[in-house]
Amino acid sequence: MDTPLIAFIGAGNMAASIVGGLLESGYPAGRIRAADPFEQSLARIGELGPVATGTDNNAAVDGADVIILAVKPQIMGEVCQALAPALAGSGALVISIAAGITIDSLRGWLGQATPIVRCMPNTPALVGCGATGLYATDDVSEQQRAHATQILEAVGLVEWVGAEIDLDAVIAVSGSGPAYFFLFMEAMIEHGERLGLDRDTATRLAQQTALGAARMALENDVDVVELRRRVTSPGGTTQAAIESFEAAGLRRIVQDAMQAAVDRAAEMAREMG
Ligand SMILES: NC(=O)C1=CN([C@@H]2O[C@H](COP(=O)(O)OP(=O)(O)OC[C@H]3O[C@@H](n4cnc5c(N)ncnc54)[C@H](O)[C@@H]3O)[C@@H](O)[C@H]2O)C=CC1
Ligand SMILES: O=C(O)[C@@H]1CCC=N1
Repeated sequence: MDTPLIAFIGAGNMAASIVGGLLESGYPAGRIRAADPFEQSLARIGELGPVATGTDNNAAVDGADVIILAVKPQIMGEVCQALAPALAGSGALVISIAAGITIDSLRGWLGQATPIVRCMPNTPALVGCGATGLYATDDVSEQQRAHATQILEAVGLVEWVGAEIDLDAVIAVSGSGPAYFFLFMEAMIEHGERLGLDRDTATRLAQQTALGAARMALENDVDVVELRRRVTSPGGTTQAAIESFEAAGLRRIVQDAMQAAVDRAAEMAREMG
């Protein structure tokens, strides 16, 4: 695999996790740059390895093969417009990780001829267990797609989607998904306490159970329906709990929550376009 020169614009949490993953996977620090107006963000990136850091976005993208836009959605327009002259005609790949910023908006700010990969990572990238959905415009070359895969794979699983709209589904499943599991764990821990466990014990049991269930789902070639069936002894405690969930409409609750995430993604695209 070749080593494109990568420039991160915005060096916050997501950028730091990707830089950390790249360095851990053996990517040369000399092929990575990061720009951010906040010295604190740059210092944290600097602690990960000898990456070139600075406060000048234009200097960071000069000669770069891949530019990763890792600023908050609200300032993306301003940041892109300021970068447009430096990127014009460069052919460099632009990867945006911002939620709710469409390719149309990015092209409006950067120029119609910009090859763009829009992606939706998630925060488990911070621990190398991310899940990222990616979509490429038609003018992104095979080599550039391979670069995007290589970069995001440094922090976890990568799944390409065939249409930009699919990224809204990715947001609903994996982008926002970690928070659903955290909420579920929060509820389990709270009630574990009410049932008489101390908070630390309830927390450790819930954490390990989430990890164990995720690993079984990943490592078994049987699907989650069958895995659930195997825990559920007929007439036993799990059956009682599952019937309670179903009677309370858990599937509808999940469906409504995911639809709310999709609706909000569409709304954000309108607000920030
Ligand atoms: N946190 C999450 O769960 C996920 C976040 N994202 C996206 O990742 C992007 C970054 O999010 P985080 O890393 O969580 O945010 P963050 O706030 O940690 O990082 C953003 C960085 O941008 C810097 N910045 C501000 N103005 C700048 C400018 N003019 N030029 C260059 N850098 C500038 C800030 O100093 C900060 O270090 C966002 O667009 C967000 O939508 C995507 C998927 C999941
Ligand atoms: O909540 C959000 O808007 C972002 C996108 C996915 C995760 N965090």
